Amino acid sequence: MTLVPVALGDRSYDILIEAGAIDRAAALLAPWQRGGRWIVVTEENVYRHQFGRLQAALSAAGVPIEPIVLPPGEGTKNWDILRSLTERLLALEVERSESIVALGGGVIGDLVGFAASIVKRGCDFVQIPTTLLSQVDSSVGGKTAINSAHGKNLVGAFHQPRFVLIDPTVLDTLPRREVAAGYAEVVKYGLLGDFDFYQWCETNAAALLGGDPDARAYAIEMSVRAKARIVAADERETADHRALLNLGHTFGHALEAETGYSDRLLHGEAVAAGMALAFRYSARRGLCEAQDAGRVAAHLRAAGLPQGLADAGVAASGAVLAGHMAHDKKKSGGRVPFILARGIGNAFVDKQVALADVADFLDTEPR
Ligand SMILES: NC(=O)c1ccc[n+]([C@@H]2O[C@H](COP(=O)([O-])OP(=O)(O)OC[C@H]3O[C@@H](n4cnc5c(N)ncnc54)[C@H](O)[C@@H]3O)[C@@H](O)[C@H]2O)c1
Ligand SMILES: O=C(O)C(=O)C[C@@H](O)[C@H](O)[C@H](O)COP(=O)(O)O
Ligand SMILES: [Zn+2]
Repeated sequence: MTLVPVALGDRSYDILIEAGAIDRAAALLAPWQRGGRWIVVTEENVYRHQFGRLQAALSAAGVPIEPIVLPPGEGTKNWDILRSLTERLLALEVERSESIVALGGGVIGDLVGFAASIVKRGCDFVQIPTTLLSQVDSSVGGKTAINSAHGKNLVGAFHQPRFVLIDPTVLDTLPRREVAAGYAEVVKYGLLGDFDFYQWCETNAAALLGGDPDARAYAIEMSVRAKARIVAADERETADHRALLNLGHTFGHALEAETGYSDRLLHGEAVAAGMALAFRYSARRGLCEAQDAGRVAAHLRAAGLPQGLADAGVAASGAVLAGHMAHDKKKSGGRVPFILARGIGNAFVDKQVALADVADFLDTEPR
């Protein structure tokens, strides 16, 4: 068992990583058991593949479960489902101290975390992430949100979970495409600040994508440790530090908007293309070597991930994509900061980027 602390004063919590942890959930979650029951929010695919394991573990301890099963997919992060979920939680007379369980990928974690942040002005919740992406990224750090007609994650709150239980064995039922999408956020940690880890990713990508337990456990632990460090240093993204976790996301969110938040392009896939674009744009600006940009693109392509607009299936013009970027929530003083790179493992926040220049650059990219 590995415990990674997220140091946030009175909002501190642990991330537990252990193969088979879900089967011991009754004991592991016991400190957060308050209401004499567990409200477990999940979605249909996770219900089919993994809910039974959690149910078996929790009911063996004699604590009843109140399941709430939502539709799967990015479209679930919307106002209508948020409203019905909050009404359902209120109908169940959820108490603030009664930790709601978010069992699922980033969609469930973001939605349930946001619902928990507003119901009764803030209820406790715990995360049991079931995708690689949610295990390495979204379950940690307390960013919660739904999407708006204006863009990705534009309505949300910072609301930290009380505990994160990561069981890598739940990934055994995850489709290969989803594993690759999660891998994009793993590579992100190397690209933004850890060249050695980036090299480890290049060497071990095939093993990790193939489900090798050792590679998987190492990637999860390294990712979670990196994220916990960054979040502890800059919880609310006010110090140009947490913003580094947005590497590839300003481009990526525009691609997601353009593809309608559909399974045409998964979040991790959009981030992969976005990171390759961020490196190519950095090279065009003379900030990093073109060779680095090429190396990143080749790595992502070999992992089965898109590395540009053509792979992402996006034909929109630079101006249209820049129009999406203008809604980025990091925008300040009319400028959208971009996470660019001086090299692999050396990302930084550039607040002087002109969107028109990004649009010009995107127009040079193959469609
Ligand atoms: N809050 C954050 O810090 C943060 C970080 C990264 C991403 N995100 C958000 O996370 C979301 C993407 O998360 P995701 O990639 O986990 O997507 P997801 O939650 O949609 O899950 C991906 C797919 O896998 C299925 N699934 C989940 N677990 C499974 C399992 N164990 N076995 C079989 N199928 C399973 C789901 O039904 C879905 O079809 C995006 O909305 C993104 O914006 C948030
Ligand atoms: O935790 C963070 O901070 C991140 O930026 C992680 C990202 O992978 C994630 O997609 C996040 O939701 C993007 O943040 P947003 O503030 O741009 O919505
Ligand atoms: Zn992301």
